[in-house]
Amino acid sequence: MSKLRLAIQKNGRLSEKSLKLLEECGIKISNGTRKLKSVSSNFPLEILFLRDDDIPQYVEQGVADIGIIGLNEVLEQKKNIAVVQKLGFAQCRLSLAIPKEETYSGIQYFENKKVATSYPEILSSFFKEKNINVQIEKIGGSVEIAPGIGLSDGIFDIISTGSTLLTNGLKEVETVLESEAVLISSENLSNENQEILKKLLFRINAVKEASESKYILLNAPNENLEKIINLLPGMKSPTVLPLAENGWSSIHSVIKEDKFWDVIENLKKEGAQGILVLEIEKMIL
Ligand SMILES: Nc1ncnc2c1ncn2[C@@H]1O[C@H](COP(=O)(O)OP(=O)(O)OP(=O)(O)O)[C@@H](O)[C@H]1O
Ligand SMILES: O=P(O)(O)OC[C@H]1O[C@H](OP(=O)(O)OP(=O)(O)O)[C@H](O)[C@@H]1O
Ligand SMILES: [Mg+2]
Repeated sequence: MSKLRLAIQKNGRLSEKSLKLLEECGIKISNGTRKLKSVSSNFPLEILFLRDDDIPQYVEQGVADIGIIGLNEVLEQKKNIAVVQKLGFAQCRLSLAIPKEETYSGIQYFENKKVATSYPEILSSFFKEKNINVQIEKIGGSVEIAPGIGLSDGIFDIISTGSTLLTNGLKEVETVLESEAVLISSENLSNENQEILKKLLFRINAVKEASESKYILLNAPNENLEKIINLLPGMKSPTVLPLAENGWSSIHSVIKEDKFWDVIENLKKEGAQGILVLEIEKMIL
C-alpha cells in the first residue's frame, strides 16, 4: 500500500507544533531522537525530518509529497508547489524596520537606502511594485544587528512579539506579509496519495476547527431565552434543556474563540449564570 511522505522541520520553531498536529490527528509516529525518517504505525504516512529551507525544493522534486513550512519560505522560494492548507501556528509577519530614532515619512524613506534581509525575493517584489529603488543586502540570520554595525539602513525580517526589534533599537514601519505554517503539496501526487492527503486534511480540519472553538454551557432565565439563543448560533442551533428550578433552562452551544469575550459579556447582560467554557478536542462540521 502507498504511503504519503510528509517533510517537517527537524529542529526549529515549526518542529514541535508539526509533531503535535500529527498527534492531535491521531497519527502515531515513533520519533527516535536522531532519526531522519519515521513511519506511522496507524496511518499511511512516512515522515522526513529536514531543514525547513530545503522542504519546498524536496516537495517540488517529489522526494517528499507534502510538507509543513512557513508561508514566508514558500513565497520566498517560488517553487512549483501548491499551498493546500493554513495550519494556524507559527504566526508572524515580515516587516520593514529602521533605527528607532529615525523619522519615518512613508515608504519613500527607503529610496536609495540599503536594507538587510534573509528574504530578498519577497522584498524586491514589494519595492518593485512600489517603484522604489532599494539596495538589498542578503544575509542568513541575525538580521536585526545589521543597522547597528553599519551594514544597512534598515532591515526586513520576521517579527512576532517585537522584542528582538526592541532590544536592537529598531522600530517596525511597514508590514509586508502575514505568515503562518502551511501544508504544501507536490503538484504531481498519485491518485492513491491524493486520497491519503484528503484523509489527512479531513483530520487537520477537525483539529483546527476544534482549536478555534469552545463548548459553552450556561443557565438562562426563560424570559430571556430567545435573546440568549440569538447570541449563540452554535453549529446548528443551541441545545436547550429545562433545569430542575422553575423558570430556568440550561443552554449548550459552540462559539468561536475570537468572539468569545464579546459573547460572554452580552450573555451576562441578558442574565445568564453559571457559564462554563470547555475545550473541544475534535470538531466535524
Ligand atoms: N519569532 C517567530 N514567531 C513565530 N513564527 C516564527 C518566528 N520566527 C520564525 N517563525 C516561523 O517559523 C519558521 C521557521 O523558523 P526557524 O527559526 O525555526 O528557522 P529559520 O529562522 O528559517 O532558520 P534558522 O533557524 O536556520 O536560522 C519561519 O520560516 C517562520 O515561518
Ligand atoms: O518579534 P520576536 O518575537 O522577537 O521574534 C522575531 C525573531 O524571531 C526569529 O528569530 P529566531 O528566534 O527564530 O532566531 P534565528 O535567527 O535563529 O532564526 C526572527 O528571525 C526574529 O529575529
Ligand atoms: Mg528563526
